[in-house]
Amino acid sequence: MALKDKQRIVVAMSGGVDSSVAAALLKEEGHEVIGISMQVWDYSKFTAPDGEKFGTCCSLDDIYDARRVAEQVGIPFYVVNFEEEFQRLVIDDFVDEYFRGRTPNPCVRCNERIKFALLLHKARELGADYLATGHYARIEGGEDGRLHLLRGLDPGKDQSYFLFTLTQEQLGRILFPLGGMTKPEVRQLAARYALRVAEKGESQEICFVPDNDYVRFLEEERGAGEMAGEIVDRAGNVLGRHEGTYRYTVGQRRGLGIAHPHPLYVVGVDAARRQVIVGPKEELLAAGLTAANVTWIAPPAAETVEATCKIRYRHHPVPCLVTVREGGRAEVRFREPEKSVTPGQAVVFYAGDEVLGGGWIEERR
Ligand SMILES: Nc1ncnc2c1ncn2[C@@H]1O[C@H](COP(=O)(O)OP(=O)(O)OP(=O)(O)O)[C@@H](O)[C@H]1O
Repeated sequence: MALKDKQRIVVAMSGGVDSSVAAALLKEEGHEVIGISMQVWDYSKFTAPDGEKFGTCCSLDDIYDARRVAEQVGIPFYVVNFEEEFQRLVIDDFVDEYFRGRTPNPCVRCNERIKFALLLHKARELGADYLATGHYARIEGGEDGRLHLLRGLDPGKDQSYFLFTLTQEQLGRILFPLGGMTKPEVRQLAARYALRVAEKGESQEICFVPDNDYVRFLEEERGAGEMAGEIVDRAGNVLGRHEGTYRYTVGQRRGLGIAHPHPLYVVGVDAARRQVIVGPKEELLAAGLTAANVTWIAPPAAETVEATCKIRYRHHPVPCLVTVREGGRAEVRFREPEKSVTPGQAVVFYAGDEVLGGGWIEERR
């Protein structure tokens, strides 16, 4: 990192290894570091399948860990309560999207609407020059005078996909101290600093669904039963019934409960008709997609540009042509047909290691 002078930096501390190491590194570099944890979700609302309350575990334990790490590192520590905002801006969107027949990405929403909006604002109120997080991504200044967002150096941990909504103004206020490191290096540093969280495991996929059972989460939020309906093929033949469209995601094979000579996959979800559409593997392939709410970190120089794109987080970027349309829309054409284009997921455009921009998948083409 190339910060010359001593800066005031707020570190977003989740209680995990990554943000703990980020805080320790910045402190060691001599900056004035302040730790903040966001309380975004109250697990005591959550009932486990056996009726047990999750109670004191998870989010409160994480905040406890963050506080103890802050003490260890020797920095002041605060907790901000964003529960109401997180419910409104992340969870309600997550639930709505599933009930619209789409598969949402709450981590992008949280970055866009909570971490790099409300928390960044809070950091500014505290007089901080920067907000640092433990994300694996890099920000670099270019010769064009703009800031560029690059993949994290560790290909297994790169989180740039979740950050495509960042603006120039936000990028100028953010630090990703771990962007140039690998996870094993970060773990070694945690051990060297003797951080109490050095051995802590990876965080779960969706922070507000502690047992990863998102179906049960949705049903607790909105109730079950209403979205039940038919399982059909593309020709409209009824092959079976399902208990709720939100239980299905494009590309899914399990849980269909249909006896059929060939494996069947979910190829579409029509929430208005309460139908889950299934077909053989070939029907998963799409030549392209349309995207809405597209934003650019590196604005394209022409109406159509070559890029690679990721259509979900765990996707290897594939070559494509992106055509910019009016109203923040874009059309994407893959060089080779691509499997499981899923409405509601983010499509993120890259040039090599650089994030050009991204948007939200509307439909396959
Ligand atoms: N509840 C929280 N309060 C403050 N900051 C948070 C919180 N949750 C996540 N962050 C910040 O966002 C970053 C990325 O979050 P993510 O949930 O992907 O965690 P992670 O990659 O497992 O990192 P960590 O090991 O720090 O938990 C974290 O490193 C941290 O800086």
